[in-house]
Amino acid sequence: MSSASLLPPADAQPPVRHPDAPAPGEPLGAHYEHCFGCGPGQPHGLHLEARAGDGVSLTAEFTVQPAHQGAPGLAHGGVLATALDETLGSLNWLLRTIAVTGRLETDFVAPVPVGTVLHLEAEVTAVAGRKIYSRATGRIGGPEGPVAVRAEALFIEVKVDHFTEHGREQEIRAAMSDPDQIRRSRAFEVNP
Ligand SMILES: CCCCC/C=C\C/C=C\C/C=C\C/C=C\CCCC(=O)SCCNC(=O)CCNC(=O)[C@H](O)C(C)(C)COP(=O)(O)OP(=O)(O)OC[C@H]1O[C@@H](n2cnc3c(N)ncnc32)[C@H](O)[C@@H]1OP(=O)(O)O
Repeated sequence: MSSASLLPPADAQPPVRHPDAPAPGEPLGAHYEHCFGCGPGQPHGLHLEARAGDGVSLTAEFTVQPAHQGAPGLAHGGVLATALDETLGSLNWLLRTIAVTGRLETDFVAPVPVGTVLHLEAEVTAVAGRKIYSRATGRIGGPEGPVAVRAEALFIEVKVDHFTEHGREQEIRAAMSDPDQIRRSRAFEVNP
């Protein structure tokens, strides 16, 4: 049961896939080297890998590592919420919109053991002005396996200034000179 602020208003529109969005099946890659969700430069990060789907949808995979435990042998709930947040946030690349998580509601349906591959799927359901409504599901035992986690979210579109004003100078500078052109464009040119 989601809260009222996650229900799109009556004037919400269906999401529009950007014409330059990666083709279905194409990996999205990391948007930032040091992102805890997807960055290759975070030894204990999730290293989540997302692929574009049809429309404004995607799939992603995350393997639960020993560093991600809460209870012995089980994934920490906050880490699972991070996987959902990262998956949902990646949808914005298909819209070519810069947005941040405003609200994330998570249902933890079944425990997720260390070593498990979490198979995620997510879609944007509606857009209303700066507000982007989305939902995601994480399954275990295979892409068609039982649901372990579910989330609904509201992302809010922001200008790139959100990051340059609030982020730390040294990381911003490093990200701006990232030799990976796709990462640079995902961080800085998504909404030119
Ligand atoms: C230089 C380096 C750049 C690096 C850039 C990197 C990446 C960018 C590109 C691509 C990203 C790709 C993949 C990303 C994948 C995963 C990342 C995970 C995402 C995150 O992990 S991101 C971190 C956590 N996130 C935050 O750090 C947000 C902190 N927060 C704020 O910065 C403000 O809070 C903000 C901006 C959200 C809103 O502030 P604001 O002043 O702009 O707008 P305002 O408050 O007016 O809200 C406008 C309308 O949204 C409604 N609304 C707002 N908040 C709501 C809530 N919580 N619940 C229900 N409704 C809400 C209002 O009710 C109003 O609705 P209405 O228009 O109907 O009145």
